Amino acid sequence: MTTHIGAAPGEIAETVLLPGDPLRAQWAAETFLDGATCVNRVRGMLGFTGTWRGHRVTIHGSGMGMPSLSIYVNELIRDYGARTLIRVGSAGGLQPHTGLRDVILAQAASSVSTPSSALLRELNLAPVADWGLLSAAHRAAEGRGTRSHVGVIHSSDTFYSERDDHTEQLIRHGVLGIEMEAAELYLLAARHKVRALAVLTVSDHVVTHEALPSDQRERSFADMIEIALEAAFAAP
Ligand SMILES: O=P(O)(O)O[C@H]1O[C@H](CO)[C@@H](O)[C@H]1O
Ligand SMILES: O=c1cc[nH]c(=O)[nH]1
Repeated sequence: MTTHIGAAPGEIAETVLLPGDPLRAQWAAETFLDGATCVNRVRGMLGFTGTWRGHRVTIHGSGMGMPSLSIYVNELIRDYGARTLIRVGSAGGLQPHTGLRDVILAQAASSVSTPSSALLRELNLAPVADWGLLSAAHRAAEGRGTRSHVGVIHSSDTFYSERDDHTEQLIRHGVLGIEMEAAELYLLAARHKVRALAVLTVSDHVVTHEALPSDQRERSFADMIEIALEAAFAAP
């Protein structure tokens, strides 16, 4: 048991999928895992452990934003021994070709700052995905015929940004989408020498303002979950 996770020792798997939304964690566990049991309810941040094709998996909410994700990922790695962490989140599309429901495999994640910025100070480390997970996720997406894009995303501290100049530069530099957690996940994974990836589904488009409703963001991103599971257990 940690400050924010009520699971007993051994109740968290080495492979953890991390949706921001705890109710997406519940839906994904009930839909894709066999024998899923709830292992955390502290603060309503639900976590479930079960098996997928015989492999133990935990699906645990991370909350919204990098400070929240940082709490859960630190405890999952340091106290529960998580070794493969895959964010499964929604993202705003930025490019004309990143349409609603497309999957983005985040090769790297830019940011203005993350919780690690206080530690890194003037160092501007590039937060990058684990190559094995990224390439396996790409193969899985291709195999399923999912419209997917591999490239850079942006992890923001704000959902309601008023910095249109930032958005313009992100689009100009080919950034595929915007979300709020991956950059810190990648930095924590590098620091603790574990594997991380963010698999995202485009839930809205920053330029066209098309958007999926919240119930679909919670319960309908099946491709993203299955791509993450296939990548986690793909042969190296
Ligand atoms: O759908 P999730 O995984 O929560 O991800 C995105 O959605 C939230 C904002 O609505 C932020 O957490 C953002 O990163
Ligand atoms: O952070 C996010 C997530 C989804 N859509 C956005 O526009 N931003």
